[in-house]
Amino acid sequence: MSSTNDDESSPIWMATVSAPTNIACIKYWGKKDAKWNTPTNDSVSVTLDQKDLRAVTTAAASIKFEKDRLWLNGEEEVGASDSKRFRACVDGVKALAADPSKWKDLKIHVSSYNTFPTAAGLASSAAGYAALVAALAELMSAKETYQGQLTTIARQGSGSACRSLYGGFVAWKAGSAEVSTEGGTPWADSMAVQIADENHWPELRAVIMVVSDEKKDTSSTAGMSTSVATSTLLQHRIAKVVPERMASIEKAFLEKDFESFGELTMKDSNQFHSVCADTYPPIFYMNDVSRTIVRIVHAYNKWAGETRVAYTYDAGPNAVLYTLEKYVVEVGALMAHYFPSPATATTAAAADGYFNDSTFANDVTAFTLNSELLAATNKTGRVPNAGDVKKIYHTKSGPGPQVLSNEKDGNLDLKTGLNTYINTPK
Ligand SMILES: Nc1ncnc2c1ncn2[C@@H]1O[C@H](COP(=O)(O)OP(=O)(O)OP(=O)(O)O)[C@@H](O)[C@H]1O
Ligand SMILES: C[C@@](O)(CCOP(=O)(O)OP(=O)(O)O)CC(=O)O
Repeated sequence: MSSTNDDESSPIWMATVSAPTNIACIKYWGKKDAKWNTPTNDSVSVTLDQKDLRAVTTAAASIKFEKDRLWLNGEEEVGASDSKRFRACVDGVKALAADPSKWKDLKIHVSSYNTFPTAAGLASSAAGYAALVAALAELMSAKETYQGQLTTIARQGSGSACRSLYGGFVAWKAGSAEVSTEGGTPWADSMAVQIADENHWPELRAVIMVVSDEKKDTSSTAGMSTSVATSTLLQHRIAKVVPERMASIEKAFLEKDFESFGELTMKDSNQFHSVCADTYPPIFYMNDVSRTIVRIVHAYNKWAGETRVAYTYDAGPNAVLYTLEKYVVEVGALMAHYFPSPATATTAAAADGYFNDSTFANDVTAFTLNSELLAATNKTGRVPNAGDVKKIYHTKSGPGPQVLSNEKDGNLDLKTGLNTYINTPK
């Protein structure tokens, strides 16, 4: 790699990478070892396409930098470079650098932005820490001493980030404290493993209903800690429920069995939110709009006589609906009927930005919903109301991190290594 600033006495080395979000079907909720950020149970997720939802991170190193610095969405996060999460990622990747002595004393500048709301339950920390680790690994030509080692570093940034280092369907195996690296780091096998790549099930689709893009009030880290301390349901989930579900959902995904995949995904989301309610004091992430979407999904599947769509909710009110290509326009039209665009207050509008994807918006707008389906879903009591949902993303599964160009896509000045990204909210 050549330096970006033609200054032989103090070169700047730089790399830019994008990374995807992922949405779990079997949820990670609970830490076994907070120091190493390892989970109480295995989890598995779908990595989403990076077209609309991605973190873009530029990492640079130079002798001319006085300290480590981090900019997020254009603003400097003062002190963030001292945080345990950031340090674990930087120091972890430095230890795997092809030439560790070259990087040891160099300070790091990082600038990252997300193309979607940050800290709103849309897995920004997953994309963000995966992009950080992938950018640092690219910068320093880091080499894993065993497959999955970089994911053990990313999980120390944010647990779910380890799954964003691979595309497709990805499990995070809880691992064991007894398994160490040669350097003596425990939990060496608490890592992400790709179950199937993004081309395995090309018909799978995700529809994301953004109910709120506000920052949530109970962080995942804080919520998990209270759940581990107080929820007896969580202990049952860890011991009995998750092991069976992991085996069943991996089989369902590999066999492209949507009926089983969808049912397991919905049941696991429901159990995760039941654990939150069983936490003392209880934690509520879903709201009335989230619950209405659940009712409509079940009424639709019942009318269809099969599972055509499955919901899942992370630590926030936003719904992620998994479905298949052959039903996705019907699902979009049904959702746009009950949750019309705030701008039009009528039905799905192609042009007002309610949908991320204009082709999908046009297809949804042109679709005529079956009158019996409407009669069946009307029984939920839902009356169409504009504004309850802020935005609808139509997407699918996609690959892991991608290396980009510093010149075209980067967020740091090639000559100074200072942030160039200015936040322009969508
Ligand atoms: N692109 C990024 N680069 C580095 N850090 C990021 C990035 N995006 C988010 N983060 C970190 O992750 C934090 C948000 O994580 P949090 O878990 O609260 O929300 P979320 O990931 O959007 O939601 P959830 O994990 O529940 O889906 C931010 O405050 C920031 O510290
Ligand atoms: C509900 C979840 O989205 C929780 C994600 O938690 P985080 O990975 O954000 O937590 P930390 O490790 O504390 O950073 C479920 C999941 O993604 O599996």
